[in-house]
Amino acid sequence: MTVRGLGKSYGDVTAVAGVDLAIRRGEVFALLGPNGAGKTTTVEVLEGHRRRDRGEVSVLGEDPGTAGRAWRARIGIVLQTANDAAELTVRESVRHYAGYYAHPADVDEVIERVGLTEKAGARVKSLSGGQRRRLDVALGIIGGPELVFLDEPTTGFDPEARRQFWALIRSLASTGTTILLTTHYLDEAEALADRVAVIVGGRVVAEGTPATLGGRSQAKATVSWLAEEGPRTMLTDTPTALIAELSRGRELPELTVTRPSLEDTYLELIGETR
Ligand SMILES: Nc1ncnc2c1ncn2[C@@H]1O[C@H](COP(=O)(O)OP(=O)(O)OP(=O)(O)O)[C@@H](O)[C@H]1O
Repeated sequence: MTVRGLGKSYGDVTAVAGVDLAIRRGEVFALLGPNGAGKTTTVEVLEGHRRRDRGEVSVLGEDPGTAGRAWRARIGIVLQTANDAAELTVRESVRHYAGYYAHPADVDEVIERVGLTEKAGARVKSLSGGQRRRLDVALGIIGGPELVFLDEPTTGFDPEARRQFWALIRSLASTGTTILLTTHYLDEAEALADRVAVIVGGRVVAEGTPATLGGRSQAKATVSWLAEEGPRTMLTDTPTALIAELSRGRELPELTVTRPSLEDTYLELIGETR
């Protein structure tokens, strides 16, 4: 998937102001950015749901603005479940969506894959929030897509449900499905994404692996410990040498060595560019 110089305005509001992206097949790619940064608009253009004003876009080899049904069947969009399906059971709901595709995956296999086998006969309205999002994924992948779009997939999840959902996304990725994810959770991007891009004010301000984004892997380490005179903190490029020198074989009480978290790096990036 390649995006070059993508631009989109709504009246006077410039939502996307020249976005470039290159996402490889089989990659899990996360779009990060503050509210109103232009993530949803970008994703909607890639999904073929919104017209762009300018730029070149190629998704699975086609322009989403003009691609037809065959192309649409190759992508999966995980939407929030529509409420009107609440009376259907999980299986009925997945079967209904399968009917939209010429070559859908097996309904029960997909239900198994998202971990809802025990709930297959339950009505959609009886599912918990986390289970509903699993159903949303089932509906998004029933067509056997090569590329899946996930918009803020774990908002409102409890920590355990998030971990379980991450495992589901990883298993999807392990089958070679390309995944484009938007999220506000930096730990989610770190856990799932091969690469991330940070969008601020409609532009990509940084791109890279979660480990190296914004020079993170080269950032100085913070060494903290409790000295006799009180808590001490030092920034250093060589924490091992510093600790060896400080401790001289003694224990340093409350010693910690930290590097900027992805969240620290992200907050710095969006702060700088505003
Ligand atoms: N349909 C629309 N009509 C008018 N303005 C819009 C429309 N959709 C988005 N915008 C504006 O475009 C800008 C980018 O919005 P967008 O939804 O793409 O951002 P986002 O990064 O997805 O934000 P969030 O994290 O809050 O979902 C915002 O200023 C928003 O108010």
